[in-house]
Amino acid sequence: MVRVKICGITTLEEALAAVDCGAHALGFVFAESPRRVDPVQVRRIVQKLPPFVCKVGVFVNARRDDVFRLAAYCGLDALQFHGEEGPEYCRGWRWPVIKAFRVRDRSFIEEITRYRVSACLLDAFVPGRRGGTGVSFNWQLAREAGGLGRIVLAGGLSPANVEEAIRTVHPFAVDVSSGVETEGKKDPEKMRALMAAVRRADDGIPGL
Ligand SMILES: O=C(O)c1ccccc1N[C@@H]1O[C@H](COP(=O)(O)O)[C@@H](O)[C@H]1O
Repeated sequence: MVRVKICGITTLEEALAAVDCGAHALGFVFAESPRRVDPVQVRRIVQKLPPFVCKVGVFVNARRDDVFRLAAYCGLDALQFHGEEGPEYCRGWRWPVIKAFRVRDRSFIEEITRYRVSACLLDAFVPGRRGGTGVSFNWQLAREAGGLGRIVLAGGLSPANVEEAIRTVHPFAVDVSSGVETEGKKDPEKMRALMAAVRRADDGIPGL
């Protein structure tokens, strides 16, 4: 099954609702964002989660020692680097690393080959924004990255478009933030609809 990460979790209520909907991973943003969450809050949430849920920290150009300290303190399982972190920065971590690339054209494909990471996340390029934009990009470009390792598809995904996105790109995982929110908060109905759409795409069942 295509794995699903719900990103931008800020409360225990949102976290448990995402887990109840079947999300495989939860994302906590430690960078400039309306979804930025305090490390103490993340630690409290993580300590109350059931087993078998991957906790991902999202960072943008952070100091390595800060990332290490926060990941250990919060009890994270994986690191997502969503800035201009280079191949060297992404090496030598004790956690799996997801490196995000903001896709404008095919040049990201050569860039991906320079990294040795657990997965490459493909997000839309929006000038002046790092992520969480709710904007999608040309999934045909993402499809061309098939065979270059695990691809996490992100950027403007929602219950309405995720089936087509999965059938086009065949990603290892999808990562959704804006598309399952209502007025800036995670919406359980939208998360349930997203998971149902992902299952339909996985089962090859045409949109109902
Ligand atoms: O969610 C954020 O606010 C955010 C801020 C800074 C860097 C990354 C962020 N989230 C990541 O952005 C993408 C796509 O989000 P969306 O679904 O288009 O809203 C996703 O990978 C999030 O992990």
